Amino acid sequence: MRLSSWTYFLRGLKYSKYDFPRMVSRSEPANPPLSSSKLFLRAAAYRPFALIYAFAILALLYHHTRRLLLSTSTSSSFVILSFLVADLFLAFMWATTESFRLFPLGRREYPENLEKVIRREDFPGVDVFICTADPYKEPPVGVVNTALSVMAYDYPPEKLSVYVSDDGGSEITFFAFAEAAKFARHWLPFCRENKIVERSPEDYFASNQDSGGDSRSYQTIKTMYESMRTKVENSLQRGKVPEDYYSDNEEACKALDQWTPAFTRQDHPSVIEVLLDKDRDQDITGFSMPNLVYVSREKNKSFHHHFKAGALNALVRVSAVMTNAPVILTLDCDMRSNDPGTLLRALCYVCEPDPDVRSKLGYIQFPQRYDGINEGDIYAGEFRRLFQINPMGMKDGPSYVGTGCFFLRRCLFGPPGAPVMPEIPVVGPDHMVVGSVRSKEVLASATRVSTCNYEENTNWGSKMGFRYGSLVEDYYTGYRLQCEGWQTVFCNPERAAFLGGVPITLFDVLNQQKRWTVGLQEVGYSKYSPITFGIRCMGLLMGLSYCFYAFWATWSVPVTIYSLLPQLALFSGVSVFPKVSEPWFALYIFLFVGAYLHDLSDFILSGHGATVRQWWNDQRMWSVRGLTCFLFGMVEFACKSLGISTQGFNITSKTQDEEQSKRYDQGIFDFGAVSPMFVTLGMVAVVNLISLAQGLGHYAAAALGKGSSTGDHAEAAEGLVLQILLAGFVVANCWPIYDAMFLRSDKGRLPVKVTAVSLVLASVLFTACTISRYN
Ligand SMILES: O=c1ccn([C@@H]2O[C@H](COP(=O)(O)OP(=O)(O)O[C@H]3O[C@H](CO)[C@@H](O)[C@H](O)[C@H]3O)[C@@H](O)[C@H]2O)c(=O)[nH]1
Ligand SMILES: [Mn+2]
Repeated sequence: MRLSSWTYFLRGLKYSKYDFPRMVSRSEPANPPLSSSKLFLRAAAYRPFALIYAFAILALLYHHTRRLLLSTSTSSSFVILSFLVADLFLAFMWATTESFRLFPLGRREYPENLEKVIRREDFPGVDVFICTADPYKEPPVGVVNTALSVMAYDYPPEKLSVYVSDDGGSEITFFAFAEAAKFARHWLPFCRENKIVERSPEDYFASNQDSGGDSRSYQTIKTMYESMRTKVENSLQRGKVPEDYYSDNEEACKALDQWTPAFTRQDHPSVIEVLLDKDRDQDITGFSMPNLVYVSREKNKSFHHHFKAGALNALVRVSAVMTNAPVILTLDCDMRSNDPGTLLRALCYVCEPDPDVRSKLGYIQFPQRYDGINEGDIYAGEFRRLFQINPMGMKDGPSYVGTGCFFLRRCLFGPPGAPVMPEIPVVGPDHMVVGSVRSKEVLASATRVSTCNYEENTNWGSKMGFRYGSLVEDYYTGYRLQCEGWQTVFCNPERAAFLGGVPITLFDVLNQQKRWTVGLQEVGYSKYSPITFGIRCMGLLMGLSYCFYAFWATWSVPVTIYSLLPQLALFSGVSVFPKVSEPWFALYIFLFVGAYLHDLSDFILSGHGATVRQWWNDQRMWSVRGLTCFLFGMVEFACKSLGISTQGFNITSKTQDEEQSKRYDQGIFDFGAVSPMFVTLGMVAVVNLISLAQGLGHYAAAALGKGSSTGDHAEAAEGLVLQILLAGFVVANCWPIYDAMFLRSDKGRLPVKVTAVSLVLASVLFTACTISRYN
């Protein structure tokens, strides 16, 4: 089948239902299934529990309101009102979380049936986009590994094209790819012949110290890889590619001439270089190879480049001009393939036999999964709720998470029934590519569509392509596509399809998530907010699912209130929660334990080796985020909205400092740098510890009948139990923080400056409490 007929086929526009069997050609009595899905059994338990829990929340809100109306003093009104506010936020977040729990869907694919339904030669073309933006934070060798791992997919190579977007405009990244193109000629046949599963060389050599079979070819290829890596790393160290490294490669020589002295990262013309051409290049065994294209879009300081979304849109256009495959895979530079069969798995959905379903399919999202995570996953880097638990619960399919996602190109051009035509037809999904990727006209056209003023007065970023306006372009794009009516699929095979790396210091972790919260709020408080526009377009459940993320940062409001207010009251011996003998006490216990056990069950049921210890660390990180990146993310968003600051896309570092790696592997918290975010964290830790000690003192005194002026001592003690439990829970969670503040002396400890400021702030709070008590 020709490429153009594929676009029609996938769009389901020109072909009617009856054309499909003709196209699938093999006339078996009934086509075997390509995929199946079923509702998880857990829904049967989750739904009634949701109902009960909803009533419990209403009861609590009633309790607060009644107390507020009966309250006689300003201070008690203030306390009750704070709890009411906190619990309203929690209730809202609970409702959004429930939207993921009512329809949890499990899916299976049958790639083994694929060739019974569609001939291999009829497989669609696939364009892979890999983004990188900074050779020092994202080492080019890592990017090359990602590219090689997908070039070696089990897929007809002539149908595969890999495009690398280099927003760093780095000659070293370019050089790394020029070298990778040479290495690929050996690597691809090596993988094929030895049926290798880890097709990123770095992963392969790390896990296979010796090959099972032909060890001579193993040694040769390893030496070859290492020589490439050394060259690239040396270049990085020198900040330039030494001439003798490429003097024997005429093409690379010519291409590198484009990096003139005037060429800077923020200011340079487009560079588009075809490093492998499927029509021309063959591997050492004479097999054809996928296309490999290096793209660094034009940059100019007077234009906004829209970060990754801008880079992806440039690739959408460049690839349209060069190959225009109907399927696009987007990958971050560190997300390499971990399973050569992934593309076939995705095809099980792309080739869905039902044309009605097929014509609405927007993308197939694989979860972000990681390797190199330490045993207990101390920073909750796996993000199970975000990447594994929630996506399978979204009724119309998962949101887009930026990487590991197969798009149907058509979905980037307007709603299913109403395509939006691009300003020039050659960048549209229907364009028929004629000529080779290296032809002069094609290259000229590709250069033109990657200039920085190209998008002026067009629909790119608003109605077409990846959407602009949020630092989390992935969330926002998926959201807008689903609002347009595109359905999506979550594909979560047992063996991870892709593996990435996680940040290994708390500073990096929190900064990354602060960027996310700023980006999410940009959507949450825009005219496309999920709470209004989203619910209108997608219905209540899907709208709430998107609200969960958009208002993620507001979690910091209840967390801050509950980690300070009851504790400060406890310090002064004032009871703010119900006594043990009151029925409301049981309600509090039910709400708390119910929420945490439900979270635990979600976590463990998400499989892939989830442990209770990981869950414990995960729930700790939720509180940590509430007090740090969510809180500061809200402030930063407010500043950004008021025009006080401009927060950009701060790229997460993918390099590893040896000492930090060691600490991470040992599971020791590494704060990594001085940051105001750690001050709130340190302060809360100290306040809880001292309040707990003081509170236990009050409790003992009241229980023993000393020091209480109320007559009924036992009752006074009872009134403090919930506060003591809460402070105890926070203290248990803060253990690594005390360790980092007071006991450790290594470089990863909490900086002394931060500890000092936290202590000062905590004592200010305690002093204020004491003064207000004696007034
Ligand atoms: O101007 C830019 C900035 C970033 N990137 C690329 O975007 C990707 C993601 O950047 P990273 O620093 O790794 O951000 P993370 O927070 O780790 O990424 C998550 O969050 C991003 C949105 O904030 C999504 O784009 C990602 O897919 C998602 O994994 C990387 O490949 C970068 O090279 C660009 O191409 N151009
Ligand atoms: Mn990343």
